[in-house]
Formats: sequence, C-alpha cells, structure tokens
Amino acid sequence: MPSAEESPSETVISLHGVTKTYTIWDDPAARLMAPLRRLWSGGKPAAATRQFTAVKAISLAITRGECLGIIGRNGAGKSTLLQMIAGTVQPSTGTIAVHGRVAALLELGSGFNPDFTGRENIHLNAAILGLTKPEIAQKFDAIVAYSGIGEFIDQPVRTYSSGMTLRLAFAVCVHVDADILIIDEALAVGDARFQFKCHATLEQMLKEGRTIIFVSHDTNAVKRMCRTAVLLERGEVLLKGSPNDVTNIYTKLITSPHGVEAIRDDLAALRQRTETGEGRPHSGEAIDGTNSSESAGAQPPASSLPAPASLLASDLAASASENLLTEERSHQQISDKEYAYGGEMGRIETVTLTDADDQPRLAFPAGSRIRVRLSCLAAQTIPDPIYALTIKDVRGQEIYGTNTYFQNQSPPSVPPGGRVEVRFEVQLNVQAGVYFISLGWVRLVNGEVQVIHRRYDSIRFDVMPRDKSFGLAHCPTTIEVKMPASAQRPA
Ligand SMILES: Nc1ncnc2c1ncn2[C@@H]1O[C@H](COP(=O)(O)OP(=O)(O)OP(=O)(O)O)[C@@H](O)[C@H]1O
Repeated sequence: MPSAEESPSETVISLHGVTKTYTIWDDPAARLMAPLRRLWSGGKPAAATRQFTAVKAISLAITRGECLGIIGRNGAGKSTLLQMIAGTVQPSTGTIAVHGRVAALLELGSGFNPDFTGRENIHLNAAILGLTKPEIAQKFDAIVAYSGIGEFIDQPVRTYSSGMTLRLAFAVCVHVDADILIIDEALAVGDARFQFKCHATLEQMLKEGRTIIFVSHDTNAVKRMCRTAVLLERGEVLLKGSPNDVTNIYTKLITSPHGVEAIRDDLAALRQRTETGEGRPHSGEAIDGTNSSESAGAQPPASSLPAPASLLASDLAASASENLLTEERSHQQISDKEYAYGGEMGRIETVTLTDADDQPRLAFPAGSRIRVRLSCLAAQTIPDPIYALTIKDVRGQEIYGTNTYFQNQSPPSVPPGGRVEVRFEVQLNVQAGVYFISLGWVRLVNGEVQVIHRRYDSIRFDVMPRDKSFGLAHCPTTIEVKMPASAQRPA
C-alpha cells in the first residue's frame, strides 16, 4: 500500500447527496401485518407510518490516509452514516463510492454469531471481510495473540464480556489488511491498556496510508486521533474542520439550551474564516468549564501523530528558546484564537497570566509556577458559581484541568453587578512547547452545566526546556547509580 505521503489527495470515499429515510411504524403490530395488508389493498402503502430522515443530503470526500472524526449528539445520524459507508445500510437517495477493502467495527459484536466460539467467529468474520481460507489460516495466530483472548478462544462468544468481544472484533479488523477502517464508539469499552494498544495500531495504520473513520463522543480521542472532524446534527453536516474547532463548537452545542441556534453565528464565522483562508480559531470541553488552541486547528500531518521518542523535547525547543523572550514581547496576552461564548448572565472580563512574582509573561521555564487571574462581573445573580481552568497543548489535547467544584470549594453566590477576582496558581510540570489556557465560569443546575461565560484558548504561552528529557510531563528526576561492593570485586 502506498504511504499517505505518496498519494495525499486520493479520494477513497465519496458521498454525494446521501440521504437515509426510515419508515417509522406507529403500531409495531401493523408492521408485521404490512405485507398482507399490501396484498389486500393492491400494493398501496400501509397506513400508520411516517417517514424519518436520519441522514440528509450529505456530501463528503475522504482522502487516503485521512483520519476523520465524526461527532454529534445522540441521534444525530452518526451510526447511520457509518453503516451506509460500510455498506450494511443502503442510502435512500444519493451515491456512495468506496475504493478499497473496508473493515468496520460498528455495533459491538454485531459481526459475531454469539453461539459460535471465538475461533469460529474469526473464520466467519475474516471471510466476510474478504480473506481467503489460506489468508485466514496465516493470520489466525496473530489475531488471537493480539486479542489476548487466550484459552477463551474456544468458548462461545456469548460467554465473553463486552471488553473481550471488542478485543476479538478489533483484532480481526486490524488484521484483514483493510484499506479503510470504520470504528463506531467501540473503543470505549476496552480497558485502558487495550485502548492504548488500539490507538497505537490505528496510528500505525494511518502511517501506512490507510483511512480511518471514527465516531466518538470522546472529544479528546477525536483530537488525538484525527486531523479532520465533522459535526453532525439532525442528519446534516454542520461543520467539517479541525478537530479542535469542531469539538469546541460541539461543546457549546451540548451545553446550550438553545441547540443549533446557539452555534449559528460561530458556524458562519468559521466558514467565513475557512473561505477567506484565515484558518480557524479556537478549541475543546465539560464541567471543567474551559479549553484552548493555535492549536488543534493546526493539525499535524498523520506521520507526526505519534511523538517520536528519539527526539528529546528539550532538543526540539532548545533552538526556539532563545527567541522566546523576544517573541514574548510581541505576544498579545489574549490569543487571537480565543473562542468565547455565554456572557449574558455574567462575563469573565479580564484574564491575565503572570509568573509567581506577578510579572506578566508568556514564556516560562518548565516546572515554574504561573498565576492566572480572572476578573468576573455578574449581570444577574449567579448562585453556586464554579470557576474553571484548562491547559491544552498545541493539538487541543487537555493537559490539565481543574475547577473549584473538583476542589470542593463553594464560592459564594454573586449578586447582580458583583465582581469576583479569581486566581489560579499552577505548577507547570509540562515539557517545553506551546500551550493554551481556557477559562470557564459555570454552574450546575440539576446536574447539568450552565455556562455563564467560557473563554477557550484565551492565552497562548510557551514553556521553555529546563533540562534534557523527553515525554509529555516535566517530572524532575534524580538518578542514583550504585555498584554493590560485592560487584566491585574481580571474579
Ligand atoms: N432502523 C431504524 N429505523 C428507524 N429509525 C432509525 C433506525 N436507525 C436509526 N434510526 C433513527 O435515526 C436517527 C439517527 O440514529 P443514529 O443511530 O444514526 O444516531 P447516532 O448519531 O449514531 O446516535 P448515538 O450517538 O445515540 O449512537 C435516530 O433518531 C434514530 O432513532
């Protein structure tokens, strides 16, 4: 298979005006009687049905080597769209062209016969996915080893836990030499170790130029895996763009009582930015109340998905660190990527970032302490307020987030016209790099987050290397090497 770099823009999946309309039966019994009824009525459609359009005139092109994330609220049409691409559901109108072998991990265990053993299901599944008998025999051991099912391979799949079923299904999917992998939420049921293994495999597949479509409610997973994301709502694509932008807007959508109305202007602004080539703004989400980006908008190429361990973070940043102080002077404290919403009930009026000596700065050595100050002004009474901060990396991944709620603090209600000063003091135990600070002022109403004001990706700052090390975190470490006295004696 050619690598993603060799044929970067080859379209492997194209959808043109794809619509899926389901017939909904008001009375389930009428559905069973429908064929007879049709005979009696001379082929006229049965009564008591209505049409429901789950996917509306979607046109999309997905290129080889792309990892496309699809997010959206429950019932948005994500699974229906995936099923149509996988070929298990036919579109009502429109066309779908798929070039290459597709392996799909849709509803968990949907490709398995529960009464068959794991072994039998591997044969069945791999054959359905297009492998010949000799190919299955050749890959069988690798599939079993990858799944980690062990001796359970000869037990019926109905006796498997959901995690075991996932392991087996995923193992088959990644061993059938598929050009396109379609995954619907499934990874969420695996344990952390298996999820890690899955993500490493997916990253490897992307590097090999394979294409992945990935549905998830986990915005961080979408930002980690994908270079492009799509926001689906009521069967329509509202936005296709950087995972950071798309998850930011999704976050607003799921927390706003006004639904799509709440994001209409944001969508228009983003589309305009895209059209005028300004790139995108912003970033990502939850009760943490916040998020950031230069960020995930500027997605790295697929080949850069896994951080090469051979590169020392300190080496990467060393050449840049000299320039940072100069660059720092030219930074605006408030990033031009800021994405804010809410603000009617109260506003986070100012945000400032300083070092531990209260000096405004935008570059800090790894491991130092920073202070983030907010000045909030209430327009109306804000009972039980929660103040939140999130730090994200340049891809929009949440590096750290906290809030007064998580810290068991109960700040007082704020009266109309009341002003609140909030100070976060953070120990920056991160590696050298570019980061963004997001801030949130929210409250919980019946367990739901009510946004007072969110300012995502408000401040961009740099962290400079403190030592030679690598990885994501700055964990100052001492190393002691001892040679026991006995080992010093010559043999
Ligand atoms: N076979 C079907 N018959 C009738 N309606 C259906 C059928 N399959 C899906 N739908 C409806 O189509 C809409 C989209 O469903 P779909 O499962 O694609 O959404 P989704 O975005 O994957 O949701 P979730 O996040 O909850 O999994 C829903 O309103 C659902 O009830």
